[in-house]
Amino acid sequence: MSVAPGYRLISVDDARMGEMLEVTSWGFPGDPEPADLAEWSRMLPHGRARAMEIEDPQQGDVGTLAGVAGSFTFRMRVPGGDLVPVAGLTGVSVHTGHRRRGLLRALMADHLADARRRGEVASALYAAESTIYPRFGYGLAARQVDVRVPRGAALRDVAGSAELTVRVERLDRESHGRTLTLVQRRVSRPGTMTLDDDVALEARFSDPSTERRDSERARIAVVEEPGGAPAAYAIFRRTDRWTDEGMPDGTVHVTQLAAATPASAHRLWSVLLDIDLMGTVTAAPLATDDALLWMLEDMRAALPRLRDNIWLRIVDVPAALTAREYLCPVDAVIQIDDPLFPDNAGPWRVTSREGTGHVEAAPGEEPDVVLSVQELGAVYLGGVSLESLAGAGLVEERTPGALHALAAAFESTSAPVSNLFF
Ligand SMILES: CC(=O)SCCNC(=O)CCNC(=O)[C@H](O)C(C)(C)COP(=O)(O)OP(=O)(O)OC[C@H]1O[C@@H](n2cnc3c(N)ncnc32)[C@H](O)[C@@H]1OP(=O)(O)O
Repeated sequence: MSVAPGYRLISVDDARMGEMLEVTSWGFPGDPEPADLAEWSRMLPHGRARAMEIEDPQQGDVGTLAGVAGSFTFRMRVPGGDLVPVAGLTGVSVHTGHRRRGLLRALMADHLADARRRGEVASALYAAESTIYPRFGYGLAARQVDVRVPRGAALRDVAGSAELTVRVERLDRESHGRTLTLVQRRVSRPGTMTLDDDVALEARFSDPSTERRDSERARIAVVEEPGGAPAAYAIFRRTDRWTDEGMPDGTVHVTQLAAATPASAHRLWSVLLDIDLMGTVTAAPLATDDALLWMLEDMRAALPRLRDNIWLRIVDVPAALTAREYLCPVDAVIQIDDPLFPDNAGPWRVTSREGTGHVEAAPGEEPDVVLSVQELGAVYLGGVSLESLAGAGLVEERTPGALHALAAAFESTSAPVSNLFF
Protein backbone atom coordinates (compact mmCIF):
# COMPACT_ATOMS: atom_id res chain seq x y z
CA MET A 1 0.00 0.00 0.00
CA SER A 2 1.39 3.42 -0.91
CA VAL A 3 1.94 5.67 2.08
CA ALA A 4 2.99 9.31 1.84
CA PRO A 5 6.77 9.52 2.52
CA GLY A 6 7.57 10.85 6.00
CA TYR A 7 4.25 9.73 7.48
CA ARG A 8 2.92 6.44 8.77
CA LEU A 9 -0.57 5.03 9.13
CA ILE A 10 -1.78 4.30 12.65
CA SER A 11 -4.97 3.35 14.48
CA VAL A 12 -6.09 6.05 16.89
CA ASP A 13 -7.00 4.77 20.34
CA ASP A 14 -9.31 6.54 22.79
CA ALA A 15 -6.37 8.21 24.52
CA ARG A 16 -5.53 10.07 21.31
CA MET A 17 -9.07 10.97 20.29
CA GLY A 18 -8.46 14.61 21.31
CA GLU A 19 -5.54 14.79 18.86
CA MET A 20 -7.72 13.28 16.16
CA LEU A 21 -10.47 15.83 16.72
CA GLU A 22 -7.87 18.61 16.69
CA VAL A 23 -6.89 17.58 13.13
CA THR A 24 -10.57 17.28 12.22
CA SER A 25 -11.08 20.88 13.34
CA TRP A 26 -8.51 22.01 10.75
CA GLY A 27 -10.66 20.49 8.04
CA PHE A 28 -14.04 21.46 9.52
CA PRO A 29 -13.89 24.76 11.41
CA GLY A 30 -15.02 24.46 15.02
CA ASP A 31 -13.79 23.91 18.55
CA PRO A 32 -14.71 20.46 19.81
CA GLU A 33 -15.68 20.35 23.49
CA PRO A 34 -14.39 17.71 25.96
CA ALA A 35 -17.75 15.92 25.82
CA ASP A 36 -17.29 15.38 22.06
CA LEU A 37 -14.22 13.19 22.67
CA ALA A 38 -16.30 10.63 24.51
CA GLU A 39 -18.94 10.78 21.75
CA TRP A 40 -16.43 10.05 19.01
CA SER A 41 -14.72 7.30 21.01
CA ARG A 42 -18.10 5.71 21.50
CA MET A 43 -19.25 6.15 17.90
CA LEU A 44 -16.20 4.87 16.00
CA PRO A 45 -15.78 1.10 16.16
CA HIS A 46 -12.49 -0.32 17.41
CA GLY A 47 -9.76 0.04 14.78
CA ARG A 48 -11.80 2.37 12.58
CA ALA A 49 -10.26 5.66 13.72
CA ARG A 50 -7.21 6.02 11.48
CA ALA A 51 -4.52 8.66 11.12
CA MET A 52 -1.34 9.64 9.36
CA GLU A 53 1.35 10.35 11.95
CA ILE A 54 4.49 12.37 11.23
CA GLU A 55 7.52 10.08 11.11
CA ASP A 56 10.14 12.31 9.50
CA PRO A 57 11.23 15.50 11.32
CA GLN A 58 11.36 17.28 7.97
CA GLN A 59 7.54 17.09 7.87
CA GLY A 60 7.02 18.49 11.40
CA ASP A 61 6.95 17.28 14.99
CA VAL A 62 7.47 13.51 14.95
CA GLY A 63 4.54 11.63 16.47
CA THR A 64 2.01 14.39 15.68
CA LEU A 65 -1.13 13.52 13.73
CA ALA A 66 -1.40 15.24 10.33
CA GLY A 67 -4.37 13.53 8.67
CA VAL A 68 -7.34 11.55 10.02
CA ALA A 69 -10.35 9.49 8.88
CA GLY A 70 -12.98 7.44 10.66
CA SER A 71 -15.42 4.75 9.50
CA PHE A 72 -18.73 3.46 10.76
CA THR A 73 -19.79 -0.15 10.39
CA PHE A 74 -23.17 0.22 8.73
CA ARG A 75 -25.73 -1.97 7.07
CA MET A 76 -27.33 -0.29 4.10
CA ARG A 77 -30.73 -1.05 2.61
CA VAL A 78 -30.49 -1.94 -1.09
CA PRO A 79 -33.27 -2.16 -3.72
CA GLY A 80 -35.39 -5.19 -2.81
CA GLY A 81 -35.00 -4.64 0.94
CA ASP A 82 -31.86 -6.53 1.93
CA LEU A 83 -29.32 -4.99 4.26
CA VAL A 84 -25.70 -5.22 3.14
CA PRO A 85 -22.53 -4.45 5.12
CA VAL A 86 -21.12 -1.07 4.17
CA ALA A 87 -18.36 1.16 5.54
CA GLY A 88 -19.38 4.75 6.24
CA LEU A 89 -16.38 7.04 5.81
CA THR A 90 -16.46 10.17 7.96
CA GLY A 91 -14.40 13.05 9.35
CA VAL A 92 -11.68 12.96 6.68
CA SER A 93 -9.31 15.83 7.35
CA VAL A 94 -5.71 16.70 6.59
CA HIS A 95 -4.06 19.45 8.64
CA THR A 96 -3.71 22.66 6.64
CA GLY A 97 0.09 22.47 6.85
CA HIS A 98 0.28 18.96 5.38
CA ARG A 99 -2.03 19.11 2.36
CA ARG A 100 -1.24 17.89 -1.15
CA ARG A 101 1.43 15.44 -0.01
CA GLY A 102 -0.63 12.32 -0.59
CA LEU A 103 -2.10 11.88 2.92
CA LEU A 104 -5.69 11.61 1.70
CA ARG A 105 -4.60 9.14 -0.97
CA ALA A 106 -2.93 6.97 1.72
CA LEU A 107 -5.96 7.18 4.05
CA MET A 108 -8.29 6.21 1.19
CA ALA A 109 -6.20 3.19 0.17
CA ASP A 110 -6.21 2.08 3.80
CA HIS A 111 -9.95 2.64 4.21
CA LEU A 112 -10.95 0.71 1.08
CA ALA A 113 -8.57 -2.20 1.85
CA ASP A 114 -10.00 -2.34 5.38
CA ALA A 115 -13.57 -2.40 4.06
CA ARG A 116 -12.70 -5.36 1.85
CA ARG A 117 -11.01 -7.20 4.72
CA ARG A 118 -14.17 -6.77 6.77
CA GLY A 119 -16.37 -8.18 4.03
CA GLU A 120 -18.14 -4.89 3.30
CA VAL A 121 -19.51 -4.62 -0.20
CA ALA A 122 -19.17 -0.85 -0.52
CA SER A 123 -17.99 2.33 1.14
CA ALA A 124 -20.39 5.26 1.47
CA LEU A 125 -19.70 8.89 2.32
CA TYR A 126 -21.03 12.42 2.30
CA ALA A 127 -18.52 14.46 0.29
CA ALA A 128 -17.38 17.89 1.43
CA GLU A 129 -16.68 18.69 -2.24
CA SER A 130 -17.96 16.74 -5.20
CA THR A 131 -14.58 16.80 -6.97
CA ILE A 132 -12.64 14.88 -4.32
CA TYR A 133 -13.89 11.28 -4.40
CA PRO A 134 -14.52 10.20 -8.02
CA ARG A 135 -10.78 9.52 -8.36
CA PHE A 136 -11.14 6.85 -5.66
CA GLY A 137 -14.01 5.13 -7.50
CA TYR A 138 -17.00 6.80 -5.77
CA GLY A 139 -20.13 7.65 -7.75
CA LEU A 140 -22.98 9.90 -6.61
CA ALA A 141 -25.53 7.25 -5.61
CA ALA A 142 -28.27 9.40 -4.10
CA ARG A 143 -29.45 12.96 -4.14
CA GLN A 144 -31.49 14.65 -1.46
CA VAL A 145 -33.84 17.57 -1.23
CA ASP A 146 -33.62 20.16 1.49
CA VAL A 147 -36.91 21.89 2.23
CA ARG A 148 -37.96 25.13 3.86
CA VAL A 149 -41.66 24.98 4.69
CA PRO A 150 -43.70 27.84 6.12
CA ARG A 151 -45.34 27.10 9.46
CA GLY A 152 -48.92 26.00 9.03
CA ALA A 153 -48.50 24.78 5.43
CA ALA A 154 -51.57 22.67 4.67
CA LEU A 155 -51.27 18.89 4.34
CA ARG A 156 -53.61 16.55 2.53
CA ASP A 157 -55.37 14.08 4.83
CA VAL A 158 -53.85 10.63 5.37
CA ALA A 159 -56.02 7.89 6.83
CA GLY A 160 -55.03 6.74 10.30
CA SER A 161 -52.91 9.79 11.15
CA ALA A 162 -55.25 11.10 13.84
CA GLU A 163 -55.12 7.82 15.79
CA LEU A 164 -51.37 8.09 16.33
CA THR A 165 -49.83 9.71 19.40
CA VAL A 166 -46.78 11.97 19.47
CA ARG A 167 -44.24 12.57 22.23
CA VAL A 168 -42.10 15.71 21.96
CA GLU A 169 -39.09 15.65 24.27
CA ARG A 170 -35.45 16.60 24.66
CA LEU A 171 -33.25 14.10 22.81
CA ASP A 172 -31.81 11.64 25.26
CA ARG A 173 -29.71 8.93 23.74
CA GLU A 174 -30.29 6.47 26.54
CA SER A 175 -34.08 6.63 26.36
CA HIS A 176 -34.54 7.34 22.64
CA GLY A 177 -31.78 5.26 21.10
CA ARG A 178 -33.76 2.03 21.07
CA THR A 179 -36.85 3.80 19.70
CA LEU A 180 -34.84 5.24 16.87
CA THR A 181 -33.17 1.97 15.93
CA LEU A 182 -36.61 0.34 15.73
CA VAL A 183 -37.94 2.97 13.32
CA GLN A 184 -34.76 3.06 11.25
CA ARG A 185 -34.99 -0.68 10.70
CA ARG A 186 -38.60 -0.41 9.49
CA VAL A 187 -37.68 2.03 6.72
CA SER A 188 -37.47 0.19 3.40
CA ARG A 189 -35.95 2.97 1.30
CA PRO A 190 -32.63 2.12 -0.42
CA GLY A 191 -29.72 3.98 1.12
CA THR A 192 -31.11 3.81 4.68
CA MET A 193 -28.26 3.07 7.09
CA THR A 194 -28.59 0.97 10.22
CA LEU A 195 -26.10 -0.65 12.57
CA ASP A 196 -26.27 -4.18 13.92
CA ASP A 197 -25.21 -3.08 17.32
CA ASP A 198 -27.91 -1.12 19.16
CA VAL A 199 -25.34 0.61 21.33
CA ALA A 200 -23.47 1.85 18.28
CA LEU A 201 -26.64 3.03 16.59
CA GLU A 202 -27.77 4.80 19.72
CA ALA A 203 -24.40 6.54 19.80
CA ARG A 204 -25.13 7.91 16.35
CA PHE A 205 -28.07 9.79 17.82
CA SER A 206 -25.81 11.99 19.86
CA ASP A 207 -25.78 15.74 20.12
CA PRO A 208 -22.24 16.93 19.41
CA SER A 209 -21.56 20.60 20.08
CA THR A 210 -20.01 20.93 16.61
CA GLU A 211 -23.42 20.35 14.99
CA ARG A 212 -25.32 22.75 17.20
CA ARG A 213 -24.30 26.02 15.56
CA ASP A 214 -26.53 28.81 16.93
CA SER A 215 -29.37 26.48 17.88
CA GLU A 216 -30.47 24.80 21.07
CA ARG A 217 -29.73 21.23 22.08
CA ALA A 218 -31.52 18.58 20.01
CA ARG A 219 -35.15 17.69 20.68
CA ILE A 220 -37.20 14.85 19.28
CA ALA A 221 -40.75 14.08 18.17
CA VAL A 222 -41.66 10.37 18.22
CA VAL A 223 -44.88 9.06 16.65
CA GLU A 224 -46.28 5.93 18.23
CA GLU A 225 -48.88 3.50 16.95
CA PRO A 226 -51.70 2.27 19.18
CA GLY A 227 -49.94 -0.20 21.47
CA GLY A 228 -46.80 1.95 21.63
CA ALA A 229 -44.73 0.78 18.65
CA PRO A 230 -42.66 3.71 17.33
CA ALA A 231 -43.36 4.45 13.65
CA ALA A 232 -41.66 7.79 12.99
CA TYR A 233 -39.33 10.32 14.54
CA ALA A 234 -37.74 13.67 13.80
CA ILE A 235 -34.72 15.16 15.54
CA PHE A 236 -34.83 18.94 15.53
CA ARG A 237 -33.43 22.12 17.04
CA ARG A 238 -35.05 25.54 17.18
CA THR A 239 -33.56 28.98 16.72
CA ASP A 240 -35.28 31.95 18.24
CA ARG A 241 -36.01 35.01 16.09
CA TRP A 242 -38.32 37.99 16.30
CA THR A 243 -39.05 40.51 13.57
CA ASP A 244 -38.44 44.23 14.10
CA GLU A 245 -42.18 44.52 14.58
CA GLY A 246 -42.09 42.03 17.46
CA MET A 247 -43.58 39.10 15.58
CA PRO A 248 -42.29 35.58 16.36
CA ASP A 249 -40.29 34.15 13.43
CA GLY A 250 -38.20 31.23 14.77
CA THR A 251 -37.00 28.27 12.73
CA VAL A 252 -37.31 24.54 13.41
CA HIS A 253 -34.29 22.76 11.92
CA VAL A 254 -35.04 19.05 11.34
CA THR A 255 -31.71 17.25 11.04
CA GLN A 256 -32.92 13.66 10.85
CA LEU A 257 -36.32 12.22 10.07
CA ALA A 258 -37.68 8.76 9.41
CA ALA A 259 -41.23 7.51 8.96
CA ALA A 260 -42.12 3.87 8.43
CA THR A 261 -45.75 4.48 7.34
CA PRO A 262 -47.74 7.18 5.49
CA ALA A 263 -49.89 7.92 8.54
CA SER A 264 -46.88 8.37 10.82
CA ALA A 265 -45.21 10.70 8.30
CA HIS A 266 -48.38 12.79 8.19
CA ARG A 267 -48.71 12.89 11.98
CA LEU A 268 -45.07 13.86 12.40
CA TRP A 269 -45.27 16.73 9.92
CA SER A 270 -48.54 17.95 11.45
CA VAL A 271 -46.65 18.47 14.69
CA LEU A 272 -43.49 19.94 13.16
CA LEU A 273 -45.49 22.49 11.19
CA ASP A 274 -47.34 23.68 14.26
CA ILE A 275 -44.73 24.60 16.87
CA ASP A 276 -45.40 27.85 18.72
CA LEU A 277 -43.35 30.96 17.89
CA MET A 278 -41.82 29.33 14.81
CA GLY A 279 -42.23 30.75 11.28
CA THR A 280 -40.39 28.14 9.21
CA VAL A 281 -39.42 24.46 9.28
CA THR A 282 -36.26 23.39 7.45
CA ALA A 283 -35.59 19.69 6.92
CA ALA A 284 -32.75 17.67 5.39
CA PRO A 285 -31.86 15.16 4.16
CA LEU A 286 -35.11 14.08 2.49
CA ALA A 287 -35.45 11.76 -0.50
CA THR A 288 -36.26 13.43 -3.79
CA ASP A 289 -39.66 11.68 -3.67
CA ASP A 290 -40.22 12.11 0.08
CA ALA A 291 -43.84 11.77 1.21
CA LEU A 292 -43.89 15.34 2.51
CA LEU A 293 -43.64 16.76 -1.00
CA TRP A 294 -46.74 14.85 -2.06
CA MET A 295 -48.67 15.50 1.17
CA LEU A 296 -48.31 19.27 0.93
CA GLU A 297 -51.26 20.92 -0.78
CA ASP A 298 -48.77 23.39 -2.27
CA MET A 299 -45.65 21.36 -3.08
CA ARG A 300 -43.77 24.43 -4.26
CA ALA A 301 -44.18 26.01 -0.82
CA ALA A 302 -41.51 23.59 0.44
CA LEU A 303 -38.87 25.37 -1.71
CA PRO A 304 -37.09 22.06 -2.45
CA ARG A 305 -33.38 22.32 -3.28
CA LEU A 306 -31.44 19.42 -4.76
CA ARG A 307 -28.10 18.39 -3.26
CA ASP A 308 -25.68 15.46 -3.14
CA ASN A 309 -26.55 12.81 -0.61
CA ILE A 310 -24.30 9.71 -0.39
CA TRP A 311 -21.48 8.72 -2.70
CA LEU A 312 -20.86 5.01 -3.06
CA ARG A 313 -17.72 3.03 -3.88
CA ILE A 314 -18.39 -0.63 -4.67
CA VAL A 315 -15.55 -2.68 -3.19
CA ASP A 316 -16.93 -6.16 -3.90
CA VAL A 317 -18.65 -6.21 -7.30
CA PRO A 318 -20.15 -9.73 -7.28
CA ALA A 319 -21.38 -9.47 -3.67
CA ALA A 320 -22.94 -6.06 -4.33
CA LEU A 321 -24.64 -7.12 -7.56
CA THR A 322 -26.00 -10.30 -6.01
CA ALA A 323 -27.45 -8.48 -2.99
CA ARG A 324 -29.87 -6.15 -4.78
CA GLU A 325 -33.07 -6.97 -6.63
CA TYR A 326 -33.62 -6.29 -10.33
CA LEU A 327 -36.91 -4.82 -11.42
CA CYS A 328 -37.21 -6.88 -14.57
CA PRO A 329 -35.54 -10.00 -16.01
CA VAL A 330 -32.03 -9.35 -17.25
CA ASP A 331 -29.25 -11.34 -18.88
CA ALA A 332 -26.28 -9.19 -19.86
CA VAL A 333 -22.50 -9.07 -19.65
CA ILE A 334 -21.18 -5.88 -18.08
CA GLN A 335 -17.54 -4.91 -18.28
CA ILE A 336 -16.35 -3.11 -15.14
CA ASP A 337 -13.21 -1.03 -15.05
CA ASP A 338 -11.59 -0.80 -11.56
CA PRO A 339 -7.93 0.29 -11.39
CA LEU A 340 -7.72 -0.22 -7.61
CA PHE A 341 -9.20 -3.71 -7.25
CA PRO A 342 -8.35 -5.81 -10.33
CA ASP A 343 -10.59 -8.67 -9.18
CA ASN A 344 -13.59 -6.34 -9.52
CA ALA A 345 -12.60 -5.59 -13.08
CA GLY A 346 -13.52 -7.60 -16.13
CA PRO A 347 -16.70 -8.94 -17.67
CA TRP A 348 -19.50 -10.09 -15.34
CA ARG A 349 -22.65 -11.85 -16.46
CA VAL A 350 -25.67 -10.51 -14.56
CA THR A 351 -28.84 -12.56 -14.76
CA SER A 352 -32.06 -12.14 -12.88
CA ARG A 353 -35.39 -13.88 -12.78
CA GLU A 354 -38.20 -12.81 -10.46
CA GLY A 355 -35.98 -10.12 -9.00
CA THR A 356 -33.15 -12.20 -7.56
CA GLY A 357 -29.81 -11.51 -9.14
CA HIS A 358 -27.10 -13.98 -10.07
CA VAL A 359 -23.62 -12.77 -10.97
CA GLU A 360 -20.67 -14.70 -12.31
CA ALA A 361 -17.34 -13.84 -13.88
CA ALA A 362 -17.52 -14.10 -17.69
CA PRO A 363 -13.89 -14.21 -18.82
CA GLY A 364 -13.50 -13.92 -22.58
CA GLU A 365 -17.14 -12.95 -23.19
CA GLU A 366 -17.88 -9.83 -25.21
CA PRO A 367 -19.50 -7.19 -22.98
CA ASP A 368 -22.92 -5.75 -23.77
CA VAL A 369 -22.31 -2.64 -21.66
CA VAL A 370 -19.04 -1.10 -20.40
CA LEU A 371 -18.75 1.12 -17.33
CA SER A 372 -16.32 2.02 -14.56
CA VAL A 373 -16.71 1.11 -10.89
CA GLN A 374 -17.56 4.77 -10.26
CA GLU A 375 -20.62 4.59 -12.54
CA LEU A 376 -21.59 1.28 -10.95
CA GLY A 377 -21.61 3.05 -7.56
CA ALA A 378 -23.82 5.79 -9.01
CA VAL A 379 -26.47 3.42 -10.42
CA TYR A 380 -26.33 0.76 -7.70
CA LEU A 381 -29.18 2.09 -5.52
CA GLY A 382 -31.29 3.19 -8.49
CA GLY A 383 -30.65 6.90 -7.90
CA VAL A 384 -29.65 7.54 -11.50
CA SER A 385 -30.25 5.52 -14.64
CA LEU A 386 -27.53 3.80 -16.67
CA GLU A 387 -29.13 5.47 -19.69
CA SER A 388 -28.66 8.92 -18.15
CA LEU A 389 -24.97 8.18 -17.57
CA ALA A 390 -24.67 6.83 -21.13
CA GLY A 391 -26.20 10.12 -22.28
CA ALA A 392 -23.26 11.86 -20.60
CA GLY A 393 -20.79 9.53 -22.36
CA LEU A 394 -19.90 7.72 -19.12
CA VAL A 395 -21.39 4.31 -20.00
CA GLU A 396 -20.89 2.57 -23.33
CA GLU A 397 -23.42 0.28 -25.00
CA ARG A 398 -21.73 -2.37 -27.15
CA THR A 399 -24.81 -4.49 -27.96
CA PRO A 400 -27.71 -2.47 -29.37
CA GLY A 401 -30.71 -2.60 -27.03
CA ALA A 402 -28.75 -4.02 -24.07
CA LEU A 403 -28.46 -0.70 -22.29
CA HIS A 404 -32.20 -0.05 -22.10
CA ALA A 405 -32.95 -3.50 -20.66
CA LEU A 406 -30.12 -3.28 -18.13
CA ALA A 407 -31.09 0.27 -17.11
CA ALA A 408 -34.68 -0.84 -16.50
CA ALA A 409 -33.48 -3.72 -14.31
CA PHE A 410 -31.30 -1.40 -12.21
CA GLU A 411 -34.14 1.04 -11.44
CA SER A 412 -35.54 1.41 -7.93
CA THR A 413 -39.21 2.00 -7.14
CA SER A 414 -38.33 4.65 -4.55
CA ALA A 415 -35.53 7.19 -4.70
CA PRO A 416 -32.57 6.25 -2.51
CA VAL A 417 -31.41 8.45 0.34
CA SER A 418 -29.52 8.13 3.58
CA ASN A 419 -31.55 10.00 6.20
CA LEU A 420 -28.58 9.64 8.57
CA PHE A 421 -25.88 12.25 8.04
CA PHE A 422 -22.43 10.95 8.96
C1 LIG B 1 -16.09 11.83 3.82
C2 LIG B 1 -15.59 13.12 4.30
O1 LIG B 1 -15.22 13.24 5.40
S1 LIG B 1 -15.48 14.45 3.21
C3 LIG B 1 -14.42 15.62 3.95
C4 LIG B 1 -13.15 15.89 3.21
N1 LIG B 1 -12.39 16.84 4.04
C5 LIG B 1 -12.35 18.18 3.80
O2 LIG B 1 -12.88 18.68 2.83
C6 LIG B 1 -11.66 18.99 4.85
C7 LIG B 1 -10.70 20.04 4.25
N2 LIG B 1 -9.75 19.46 3.29
C8 LIG B 1 -8.80 18.60 3.64
O3 LIG B 1 -8.65 18.21 4.80
C9 LIG B 1 -7.85 18.10 2.55
O4 LIG B 1 -7.63 19.15 1.64
C10 LIG B 1 -8.36 16.88 1.77
C11 LIG B 1 -8.69 15.77 2.75
C12 LIG B 1 -9.62 17.22 0.97
C13 LIG B 1 -7.29 16.44 0.78
O5 LIG B 1 -6.16 15.97 1.50
P1 LIG B 1 -4.69 15.93 0.84
O6 LIG B 1 -3.83 15.12 1.74
O7 LIG B 1 -4.26 17.30 0.54
O8 LIG B 1 -4.96 15.15 -0.52
P2 LIG B 1 -3.85 14.34 -1.37
O9 LIG B 1 -2.57 15.10 -1.36
O10 LIG B 1 -3.77 12.93 -0.90
O11 LIG B 1 -4.52 14.40 -2.79
C14 LIG B 1 -5.02 13.27 -3.46
C15 LIG B 1 -5.66 13.72 -4.74
O12 LIG B 1 -6.85 14.45 -4.43
C16 LIG B 1 -6.82 15.75 -5.03
N3 LIG B 1 -7.49 16.67 -4.12
C17 LIG B 1 -7.16 16.93 -2.87
N4 LIG B 1 -8.03 17.80 -2.33
C18 LIG B 1 -8.93 18.08 -3.29
C19 LIG B 1 -10.07 18.92 -3.33
N5 LIG B 1 -10.46 19.64 -2.27
N6 LIG B 1 -10.77 18.96 -4.48
C20 LIG B 1 -10.40 18.23 -5.55
N7 LIG B 1 -9.31 17.42 -5.55
C21 LIG B 1 -8.60 17.34 -4.43
C22 LIG B 1 -5.34 16.06 -5.17
O13 LIG B 1 -5.12 17.03 -6.17
C23 LIG B 1 -4.80 14.70 -5.53
O14 LIG B 1 -5.08 14.44 -6.89
P3 LIG B 1 -4.09 13.57 -7.81
O15 LIG B 1 -3.82 12.31 -7.08
O16 LIG B 1 -4.83 13.43 -9.06
O17 LIG B 1 -2.87 14.42 -7.92
